[in-house]
Amino acid sequence: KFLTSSNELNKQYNFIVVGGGTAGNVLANRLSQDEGTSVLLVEAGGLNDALELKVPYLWPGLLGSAYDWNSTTTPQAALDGRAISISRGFVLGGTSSINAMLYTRGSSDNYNNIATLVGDEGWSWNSLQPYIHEDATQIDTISVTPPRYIQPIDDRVIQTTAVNSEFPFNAAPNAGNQVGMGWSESTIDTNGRRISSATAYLTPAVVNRPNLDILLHSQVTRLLSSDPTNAAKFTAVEFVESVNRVPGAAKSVSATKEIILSAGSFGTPPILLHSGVGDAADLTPFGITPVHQLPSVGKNLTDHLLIGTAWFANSTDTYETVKRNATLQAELLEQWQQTGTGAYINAGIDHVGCIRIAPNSSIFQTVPDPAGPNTGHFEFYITNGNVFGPPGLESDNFIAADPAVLSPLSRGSLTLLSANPLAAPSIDPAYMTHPWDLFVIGEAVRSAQRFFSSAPWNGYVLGRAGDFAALDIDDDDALHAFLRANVASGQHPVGTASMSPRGASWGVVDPDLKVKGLNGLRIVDASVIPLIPAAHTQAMVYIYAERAADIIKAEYK
Ligand SMILES: Cc1cc2nc3c(=O)[nH]c(=O)nc-3n(C[C@H](O)[C@H](O)[C@H](O)COP(=O)(O)OP(=O)(O)OC[C@H]3O[C@@H](n4cnc5c(N)ncnc54)[C@H](O)[C@@H]3O)c2cc1C
Repeated sequence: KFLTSSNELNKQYNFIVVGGGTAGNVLANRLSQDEGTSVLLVEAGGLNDALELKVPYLWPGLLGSAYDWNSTTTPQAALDGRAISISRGFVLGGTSSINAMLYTRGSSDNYNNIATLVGDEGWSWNSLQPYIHEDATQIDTISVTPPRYIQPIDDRVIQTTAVNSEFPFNAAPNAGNQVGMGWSESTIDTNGRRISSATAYLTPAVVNRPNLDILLHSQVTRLLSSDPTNAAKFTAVEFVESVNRVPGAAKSVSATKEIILSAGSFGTPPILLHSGVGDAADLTPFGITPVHQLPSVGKNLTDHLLIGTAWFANSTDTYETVKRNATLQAELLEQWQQTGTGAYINAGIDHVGCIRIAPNSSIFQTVPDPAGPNTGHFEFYITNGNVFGPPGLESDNFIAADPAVLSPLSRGSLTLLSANPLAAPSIDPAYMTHPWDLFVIGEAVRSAQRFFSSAPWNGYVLGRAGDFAALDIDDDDALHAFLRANVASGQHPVGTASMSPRGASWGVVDPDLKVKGLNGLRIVDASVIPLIPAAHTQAMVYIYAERAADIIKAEYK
């Protein structure tokens, strides 16, 4: 049940899951399937019941809203000193409640490389197949559908795959080999509603389980030990409950079996650091007593890089026309509500291309290929309008591609800025500090231009828009300067509590996702992913969380 306040908490639970996000809700569901197991789910944000969290088309408006933690990076040296905004969900369902809903699993290489790296075959592509739960007819799984509102540009995209061999059609990009251009799949159900981990895994029947309590508006601040001889034997979580957004006094609640951190790549490391788990040198400046030396906490932060690029379109049937017309918006919303059809069932991205740079590219003289053969080096997806691209392009109609680096090599870190656990951490993704990333995103922009220069776009694509129009994209220096001035976050941070082999001197969790050297504390969220997949990250998070639930259940059988 949903608790109306922390006063209704039991004194203790078998499991406490911290963070009701993408991974956390999977665990809350799976662990409470056993009636004899009590589970508490603690989420900092509130309920996911607002209309804009349900209508796929409205998702861009969620960025920067009250459902977003609204994080910002440190000034990025390789991006002309710009600080970059990064969103993450501050609401039940976490980032799965505000994301773009694309469901891209990544390549088999991605999973197999991680399994090899951490020395556990259980994380390989083949072993994980039973954990891909995405069937609209089953209860407690995510619905994944292909585009069901076909956009006017879709035909031309498919025609391009037929005439330009750089973009071969891939009929099944989620089946292990992602290279090529294919139809996207999204976490949208057959009624045109967003599917999040909250809608899929916290159905009314699950919420009504007597052994599951859900506490909202409560931010976990640190982990507590009840053992006077061992400060790192964590048995309780401290949290601050907010009423009308005003934080109250710190309270605590105990776990008899495990605490599971699922607060996300930017939420999990701060809880560890404020609890004294991390590099002692990072903690003592803030007066935090180190209790468990684990230098990798917050390190290895990896994110995709993305650049919004737009072209003028010879059409009035684009996103801009809807954006400018309140009457049309009201009609589309009405249609969505009454019939579950129309433009509002679409999140905007019907095609994703995962492309490899040319095998004879100069970068390979100095950088070995970081991706396996089934894996794209870069991606671009096509949008019927300038949805995420350059600002200030309101009065015309556009088509856009958002080139992104899929296999980045830059690594950053997350550190504390304050002894106050409610304060935001310092986030430094170190974007484009590795030369590979700059090279690849440059090639991605050129590739997108070649895509729209293909015959099917004759007469439709009228030329590049905004600052992009004047750019000589064949001039490396000019292109790279444009990229430094304009790239943004791909919104896929991973790796800040990385999984590593048992006994390794680096990493934060073992392959069973237990925090190294500790009992009773596990991490299950995007932070444990040690190598970023060449994909939008929610699918991997769901798959990892399903296997994690089985690992935990097996241990307590
Ligand atoms: C704008 C945007 C668009 C995206 N689009 C896509 C897409 O189209 N497809 C895709 O696959 N991926 C997409 N992603 C990425 C994907 O959604 C995330 O990688 C994934 O959802 C992360 O899951 P998680 O469980 O690690 O974290 P989250 O889902 O973020 O869950 C963490 C939860 O913990 C809560 N929390 C944090 N700190 C605390 C605390 N101290 N106490 C209590 N609760 C806490 C948060 O409020 C949140 O609910 C997108 C991301 C963004 C930001």
